[in-house]
Amino acid sequence: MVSENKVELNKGLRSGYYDRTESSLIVPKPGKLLYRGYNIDDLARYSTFEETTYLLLYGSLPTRSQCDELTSRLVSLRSLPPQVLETIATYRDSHPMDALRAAVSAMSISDPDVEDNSHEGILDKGIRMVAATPAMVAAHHRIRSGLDPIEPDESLTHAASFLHLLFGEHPDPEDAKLIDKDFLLHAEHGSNASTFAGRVAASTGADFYSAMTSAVSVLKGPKHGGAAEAVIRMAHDVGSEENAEAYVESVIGNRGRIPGFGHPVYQDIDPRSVHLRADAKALGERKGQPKWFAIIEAVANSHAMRRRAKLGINPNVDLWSGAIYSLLNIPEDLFVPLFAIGRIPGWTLHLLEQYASRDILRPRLYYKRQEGPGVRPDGPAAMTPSRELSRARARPERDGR
Ligand SMILES: CC(=O)SCCNC(=O)CCNC(=O)[C@H](O)C(C)(C)COP(=O)(O)OP(=O)(O)OC[C@H]1O[C@@H](n2cnc3c(N)ncnc32)[C@H](O)[C@@H]1OP(=O)(O)O
Ligand SMILES: O=C([O-])CC(=O)C(=O)O
Repeated sequence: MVSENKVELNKGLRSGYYDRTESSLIVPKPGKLLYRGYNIDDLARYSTFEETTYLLLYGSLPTRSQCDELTSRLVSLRSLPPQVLETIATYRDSHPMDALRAAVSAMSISDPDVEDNSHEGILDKGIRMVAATPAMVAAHHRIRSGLDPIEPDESLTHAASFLHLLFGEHPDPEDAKLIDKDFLLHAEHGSNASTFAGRVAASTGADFYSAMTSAVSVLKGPKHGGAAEAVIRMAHDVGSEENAEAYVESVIGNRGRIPGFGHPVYQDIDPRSVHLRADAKALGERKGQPKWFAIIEAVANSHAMRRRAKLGINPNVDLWSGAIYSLLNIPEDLFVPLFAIGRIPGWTLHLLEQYASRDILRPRLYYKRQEGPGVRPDGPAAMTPSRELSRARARPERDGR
């Protein structure tokens, strides 16, 4: 809490809890993450994206037949409705995240029950969205590259299908496994900025597509989902391990931020980054391209970042995912959309919780300006309310409640 004129400000809404959740537990230090009671380390090692989606949506890990059933539903919903494909084509020259935002919104056109915010209704819509987003991202990339979107192959897993839809070839199973784990590690993370945005929309009773579109929009920012893209751009700028120290010093000297470090909740290493670091290292070696790993590792080992690590500024989930995507030849501007594909189950779970709540999310802002003379009943005669109001209308609004 920050005190301003004796008013306690909860700056950035960072302290306290606004509700209860059964989604995930995030322990700031030592960094630990549980999805619905399951440690992310176990899920990363032994689970799959499909299984983890079931866990997030239904609250327990599935039996074999439950997982098969969800998987077949996801497979059957992979093809995009024509209106969504048309929307994507109109966004051909836009950032893939803009196209994804529009495509997510356009999914409402083919839903006869847009306003159905019941538990079952949101589950159905969420599953539909999980299934469709990889095809949206892949279709936009193919259209902007002058290629036709391709039909999904029903035999492939969610992650393998994404790579197939993107590149038009069946992926190396090892590559597909890495993307599967990457999606799983991005699937859920409490009330982060994009999830909160989705929850705010849901709290007003707006429909699922409006809430999902809000979440996707907010993920785009470089302080949130956009960091993986920024990391790889930084790696290009650094160029070689030897330059890392000077590069970090110059950014920090200008009070800049090194992307992929720091987190609104963790005061320790983000547990997801441990898995992604190991994957980025192994993948670089397997592909004969250890360069990205070496550069990013040199940034993390620079004096300035080691000093920050002592203050709780550590690698986050975005530090290594960009290196993995680059090594898999995924274009940089698809990094945030990949994060979004992974996060759909988590967003859906939070929307389920929010629609079940009666509370509208409506935090207040402290109004900083003094009361104007025109609105004081005892104000000078010259400052009648109507005069003051017409002056105020001529001024742009600055603060609000
Ligand atoms: C999936 C996700 O959304 S994870 C986050 C992804 N985002 C990034 O990786 C972008 C880079 N990181 C950041 O911008 C920030 O660390 C955030 C936004 C993630 C978290 O911010 P906060 O917890 O509010 O930290 P805050 O901004 O208060 O920083 C406190 C101090 O830590 C230091 N610091 C925090 N992050 C960094 C960083 N990435 N690089 C260098 N120094 C940093 C700064 O010295 C800062 O002090 P200053 O404001 O006087 O310069
Ligand atoms: O939790 C946050 O603030 C950021 C986020 O989405 C994540 O780390 O996955």
